[in-house]
Amino acid sequence: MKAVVLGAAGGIGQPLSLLLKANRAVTELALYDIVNSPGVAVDLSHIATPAKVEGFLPPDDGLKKALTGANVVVIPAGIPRKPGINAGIVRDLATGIATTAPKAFVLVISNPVNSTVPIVAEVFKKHGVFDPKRIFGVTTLDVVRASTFVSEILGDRSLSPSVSVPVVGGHSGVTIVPLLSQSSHPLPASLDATAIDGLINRIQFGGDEVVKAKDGAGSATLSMAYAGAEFAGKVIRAIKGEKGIVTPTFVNLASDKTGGDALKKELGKDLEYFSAPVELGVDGVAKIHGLGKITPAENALVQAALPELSANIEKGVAFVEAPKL
Ligand SMILES: NC(=O)C1=CN([C@@H]2O[C@H](COP(=O)(O)OP(=O)(O)OC[C@H]3O[C@@H](n4cnc5c(N)ncnc54)[C@H](O)[C@@H]3O)[C@@H](O)[C@H]2O)C=CC1
Ligand SMILES: O=C([O-])CC(=O)C(=O)O
Repeated sequence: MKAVVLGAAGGIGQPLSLLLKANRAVTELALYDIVNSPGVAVDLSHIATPAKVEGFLPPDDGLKKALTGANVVVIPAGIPRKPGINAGIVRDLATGIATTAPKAFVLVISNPVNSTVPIVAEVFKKHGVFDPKRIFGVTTLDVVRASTFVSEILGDRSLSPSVSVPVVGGHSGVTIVPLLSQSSHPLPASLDATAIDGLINRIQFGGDEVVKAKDGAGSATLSMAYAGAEFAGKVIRAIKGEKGIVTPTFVNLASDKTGGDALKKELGKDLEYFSAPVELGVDGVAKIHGLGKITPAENALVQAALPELSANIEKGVAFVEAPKL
């Protein structure tokens, strides 16, 4: 099981690489960045877990060497809150994956996820290797935040690992839609509408909370690394044959066989991508679940997300044709 991190020396990349090194199912870990990746790799290589770790830089075909034989490629490369720059970075890295490891599962962390996932897909289409079942936008941090914040409202943080709230839509502001009515742990009946709105807002704009607290020193890195490792861990378990793993992720709805068409009908819009609870399998997306039973207020949030989501997706698709984001 070879995992590759592209952008491995960054704020997310380093702790994410650490967590992947700690995952005993990983036997090879390749770290690629434009700076510092060999040092990060040697450091991690002293940890007594199975993965063989190697670091690569751009010279001497470093990207190609890192990607050769990859099963899972995680992309946290880029600059926080610089969508235009990230679009170009992700496009170039996707070109490397399409030519060297077209069958790998691609997990996109780089923002804006609502646009960078379509960018990867368009690059893969250009190279004739697009498979809608293998490209994933990582929205797990929204799910992790929802678990944490709900447990805080329930007054018991020890519940947080077992609190499960589906978060659907996309990964930015109003496109993030937590389905609190489906929380594994129901909210207290005494919670009024203002408090619920506050909770939804905190989940939607959790990224801003971190950016503000870091005061110029970037955005969420450690919580994102945790979330990225959680998601990658699930994908790895699915590749190894475990069944029944369902988790929200931003995916292409092209494939009718996986339930994409049914979800589009439910949304009432012919959207190309959406984050929904997805069952993972050996070939990637096994089934895209529908929204299930949602409240009228949640339906209003879903509908409010669609215009921005659709514009973000179109921007990503257009970027591959004419680079501008
Ligand atoms: N999906 C999500 O929930 C979240 C996504 N993000 C996004 O993740 C990305 C990374 O964030 P941070 O780690 O905080 O940034 P960072 O600036 O600390 O690290 C980014 C790394 O990418 C590397 N890099 C730049 N260009 C590259 C290229 N062409 N090839 C390979 N590596 C390259 C840099 O050298 C750096 O080491 C940003 O786009 C950020 O917005 C951040 C938090 C949550
Ligand atoms: O807000 C940001 O820039 C980073 C991010 O995606 C998040 O923390 O969810």
